Amino acid sequence: MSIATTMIIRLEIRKSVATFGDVASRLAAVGGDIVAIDVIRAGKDVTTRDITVNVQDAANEEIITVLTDMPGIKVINISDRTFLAHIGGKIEITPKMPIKNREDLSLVYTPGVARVCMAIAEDPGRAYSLTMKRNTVAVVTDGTAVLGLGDIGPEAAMPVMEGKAMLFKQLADIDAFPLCLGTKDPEEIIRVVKAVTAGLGGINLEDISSPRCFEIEQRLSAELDIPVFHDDQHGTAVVALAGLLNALKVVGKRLEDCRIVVVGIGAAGVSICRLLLAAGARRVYAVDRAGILHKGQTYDNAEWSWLAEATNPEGLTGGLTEAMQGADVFIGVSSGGILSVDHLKSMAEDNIVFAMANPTPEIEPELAESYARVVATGRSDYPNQINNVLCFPGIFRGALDCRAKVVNLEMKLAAAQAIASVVHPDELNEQYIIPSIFNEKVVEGVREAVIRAAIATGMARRLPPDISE
Ligand SMILES: NC(=O)c1ccc[n+]([C@@H]2O[C@H](COP(=O)([O-])OP(=O)(O)OC[C@H]3O[C@@H](n4cnc5c(N)ncnc54)[C@H](O)[C@@H]3O)[C@@H](O)[C@H]2O)c1
Ligand SMILES: O=C(O)C[C@H](O)C(=O)O
Ligand SMILES: [Mg+2]
Repeated sequence: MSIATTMIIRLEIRKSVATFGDVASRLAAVGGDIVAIDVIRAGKDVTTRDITVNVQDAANEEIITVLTDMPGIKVINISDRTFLAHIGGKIEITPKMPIKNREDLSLVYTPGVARVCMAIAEDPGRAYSLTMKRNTVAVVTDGTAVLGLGDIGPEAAMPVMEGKAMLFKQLADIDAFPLCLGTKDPEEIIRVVKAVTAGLGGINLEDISSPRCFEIEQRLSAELDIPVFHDDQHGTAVVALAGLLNALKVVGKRLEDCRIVVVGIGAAGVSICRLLLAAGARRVYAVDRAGILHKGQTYDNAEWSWLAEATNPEGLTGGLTEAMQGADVFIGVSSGGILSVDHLKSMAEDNIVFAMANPTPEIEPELAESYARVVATGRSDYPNQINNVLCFPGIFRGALDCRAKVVNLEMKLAAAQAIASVVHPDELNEQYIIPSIFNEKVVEGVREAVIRAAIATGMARRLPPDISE
């Protein structure tokens, strides 16, 4: 499946040679759908028009070729809305107040600032009240597992990290900025991140490939006194669990009875399996390229060795096809298009399919719909968006507000319950198992649940004024 996009194309049409109708039919033949037309200039023989065309990404090239090859048509300019939205980046840093005169200058800068610096030097804890630390998170990546695009490097990872920063701000009023590191060496990543935390209240690790991501997160979490959270692991697991709890209510099954196949045992898959087990699932099957993880096999990945013991109670062997036989739930965090209709046909009645690979899901939802009772993807353009954006803003809002040292299992389970409970039982149905990211109750609910769990587990260092013990 490709991504729908909108192109704005400026054309000169020589009326004696071509008509607008010719343009429209040529575009339609290659999958371009004209949704708006603006006349820029109308001459006797030549008219200039801006046409807005909805197109599948894969057809971009074809659209341009078809037009440039047409006699009587001159393509003046092509802009694509998605690219236009990225020019110069998507975020910026803005001061909270203007510096209008000398007095302002001496307050925020020399000499006034020096007294504030000394106050922090005497008590570094005051960085939380006198600097941006308490509300700032770094979105840290090395660009090695960007969405499902793979190791595309730190520069290419920037648009995703800027997008995460936008979401942090809009949804949870957290100031976040991208730190895209030019190293893949875990030791160096750990060293760099540790060295930049003076002004940070938390670290959101993003799109760092497995298995390196496990050690990086564990070490940073143990060695820093601010929360470190690998979004692809835990954000994804929390939202998948939330969606599953609700989907199970729709189909009338219990988590502990279900056969759950998780495919793609990387950052997201490992954490999903662990959280499912912690939530009470007993029949989890973890499948990667090497097949179903099972006891008796040695794996050089410590997480896989752990999972091989903790999952797959019958010691099932084989691959995806074997795992899918009779499965109640499929959760995919692997790569696009790996699941077939035959796989779905082999599942149990009232099956649930979460095809969460981005941007291309494991199976096209249109295809899955006829063979699954509940279908969800990670994308915004289909119903049931199971995406970690439902989790990370609220989890960090809660962790920052109660100054949590870590994000522990109890906080994650509480966050999943909170997300699930935003959908009222009366509203639950196959097409609505998970709230929209624009539902304001999500961040609010996750924040409060996370704070309460942090307090209950002794992880909170501050009681927010609106929360009573
Ligand atoms: N919807 C969401 O919120 C969300 C969140 C995180 C990740 N994801 C998606 O999940 C995917 C994995 O992300 P990650 O961060 O865990 O990456 P990762 O690189 O850590 O792990 C991917 C794993 O999938 C396995 N895999 C790939 N193709 C496979 C196949 N054909 N069969 C079996 N296993 C296969 C790989 O071997 C690897 O272990 C990506 O597409 C990503 O976009 C979605
Ligand atoms: O970025 C997303 O949309 C979700 C997730 O973090 C991913 O890597 O796919
Ligand atoms: Mg990610």
